[in-house]
Amino acid sequence: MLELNNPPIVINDLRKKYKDITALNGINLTVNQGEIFGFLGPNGAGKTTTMRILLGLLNPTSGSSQVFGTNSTELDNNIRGKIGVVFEENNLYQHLTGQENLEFFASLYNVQPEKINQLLEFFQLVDARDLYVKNYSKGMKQRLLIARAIIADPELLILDEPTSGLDPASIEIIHQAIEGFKKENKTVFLSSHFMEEVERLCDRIAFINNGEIITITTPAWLKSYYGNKNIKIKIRLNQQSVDNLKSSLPEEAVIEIKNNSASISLPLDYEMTGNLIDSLKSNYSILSIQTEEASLHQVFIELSKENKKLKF
Ligand SMILES: Nc1ncnc2c1ncn2[C@@H]1O[C@H](COP(=O)(O)OP(=O)(O)OP(=O)(O)O)[C@@H](O)[C@H]1O
Repeated sequence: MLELNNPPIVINDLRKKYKDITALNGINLTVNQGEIFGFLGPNGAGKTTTMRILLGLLNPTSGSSQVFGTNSTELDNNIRGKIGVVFEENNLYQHLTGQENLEFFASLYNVQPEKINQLLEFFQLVDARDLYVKNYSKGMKQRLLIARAIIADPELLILDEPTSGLDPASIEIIHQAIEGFKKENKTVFLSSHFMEEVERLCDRIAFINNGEIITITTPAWLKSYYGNKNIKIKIRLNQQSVDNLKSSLPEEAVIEIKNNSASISLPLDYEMTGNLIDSLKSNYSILSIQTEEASLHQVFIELSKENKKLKF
């Protein structure tokens, strides 16, 4: 029976082996009602495997997962109806229009026709409602997929990289949809490769690597720990000054030379940055000084290198 008082997702010591590949090596996590939980990690870390097991599409080798208190291997239609899912592969009906795709899904769940209009409007698909989906752009298809995932008013959304490879306008609409969903105290479990997305949307995040959770934390922690990693100083350069410049820089500096300029990147906590800027100022003209953030990819690498487990 559907019991919404139970946490939307509980995962206990979940393990999955594909022959000799260990995809999941004992993961544990709980996702609470009303939170947007980000599931992050490099390619092949085990994210999709976890999501498939959660939905009962794949059996674990050992351990368990529950959705609203029911084991994933025993999900009935009642619970499935409370979960909206968008996976990477697009399973829309290509030879139906956008509206017909939504109508078909709506008919399975007794959804009022008015809801279809609202969704087409929200996802900016009104003008494309009568076009065959095969003629939609990637962004339009993804917006339609998210509309379809929330049409039956689910309590939990599971999204596998919902904005990967999309145009900025589609990304913005999808982010607004996810935020609106959370405002209704509903729950989202999403995987993502984008730092900005994670920062904007997620309350908590788990990092998974090689089938193990390295840390469960908040985007704010991530930002303070890994954000603003480097200071980048751009100077004007002439051919004669290249060698002089290289010999005057500390070994921590990474230098990139392009045409008549050089960009020098240093770790933000490098103690001598002030002295270096003064010395550069007296020999070159400084074009800009900026801080740059670590990419999520850099964060993956650094977190994966850290052998200790940082649990919160
Ligand atoms: N059907 C399968 N048969 C064999 N190995 C598989 C299968 N599915 C996944 N794997 C392997 O299991 C590991 C975890 O894969 P998974 O797809 O869960 O990772 P992921 O984190 O979702 O990666 P991505 O970000 O690329 O989607 C990888 O080593 C992958 O090659």
